[in-house]
Amino acid sequence: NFGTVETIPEAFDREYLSPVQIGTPPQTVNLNFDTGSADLWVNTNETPENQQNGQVEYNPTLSSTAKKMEGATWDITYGDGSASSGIVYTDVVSIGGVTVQSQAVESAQQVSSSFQADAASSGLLGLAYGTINTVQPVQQKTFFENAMNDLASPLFTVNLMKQAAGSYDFGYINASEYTGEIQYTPVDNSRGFWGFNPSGFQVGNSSFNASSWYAIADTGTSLLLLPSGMVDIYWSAVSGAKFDALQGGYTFPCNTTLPSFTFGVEEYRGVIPGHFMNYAAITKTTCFGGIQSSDALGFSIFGDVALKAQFVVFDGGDNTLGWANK
Ligand SMILES: N[C@H]1[C@H](O)[C@@H](Sc2ccccc2)[C@@H]2OC[C@H]1O2
Repeated sequence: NFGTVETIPEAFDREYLSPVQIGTPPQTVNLNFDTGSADLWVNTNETPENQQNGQVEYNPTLSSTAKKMEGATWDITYGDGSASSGIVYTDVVSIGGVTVQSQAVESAQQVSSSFQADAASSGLLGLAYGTINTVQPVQQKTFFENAMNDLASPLFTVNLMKQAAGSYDFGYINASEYTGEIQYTPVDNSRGFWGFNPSGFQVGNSSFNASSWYAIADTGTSLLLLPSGMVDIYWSAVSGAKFDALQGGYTFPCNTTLPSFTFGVEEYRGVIPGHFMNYAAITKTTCFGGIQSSDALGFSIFGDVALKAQFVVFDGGDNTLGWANK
């Protein structure tokens, strides 16, 4: 069993949305696949109207296979401070032809302002480890964990693109989606994330700085968040770049040519083209950088700025991450 689903970037590649079928007959909602969390939650008929902005809803009362999980609740707060909570159903969930007969589908009875404003997204589909799922009293598994044993291979792959359609593939590796060899490295899942140890970094064509630290691969984070020492070195190579406390990070003159950023995974070198580090224009002339400090978080995050330059294998069989250029 295997399948593939498209994933479409929103403005600035700030998030990527993929169609998911829930219930019988199937109701399609576009969800933000998030390797940094483990709850599948969705706007429903139970989400207050004043907390919505036209989002497509899943309505369990219209699904013959929906079952309320009596007494179950969920409540999640994300790294950026956004939050949501509610009650839980089980229903049939299909992604790209891969079907889980009884998946915990968390109905949002409360969503915070950034979710309320995000009209295109009906919720999140967690792809981190179920050890950080927030359902109580009985913690629930993710779609991938429920599907894994029936997949041809116990893995999914992520192929995000800059301002173009990419894909999530479940159960197989599509050799046409990457170049060269895939470099596998062990995952540290002790915090429920797809954690790994990059081996260093390089700015443009300068020398490689060997260094080992902890980072997570998080499709739900827009930027590449790294220790400030590395971030300072990158932006010191960009004329006119400065840390702007008001904007909350490094900005630079939009007409500046940006150097590439290369990260190491063991001997592998992942290359992020310079223009990927231009996240968004703040004014006509000032742009906001795609590489910013992770110091306030306490750990590094390889978010979409990095992931959209790579083909990444999330292997739940041997708990490894595979990296390749494309
Ligand atoms: N794993 C990430 C998660 O997907 C988002 S939740 C989110 C909030 C608003 C809009 C879209 C998504 C949040 O930022 C980083 C971390 O927490």
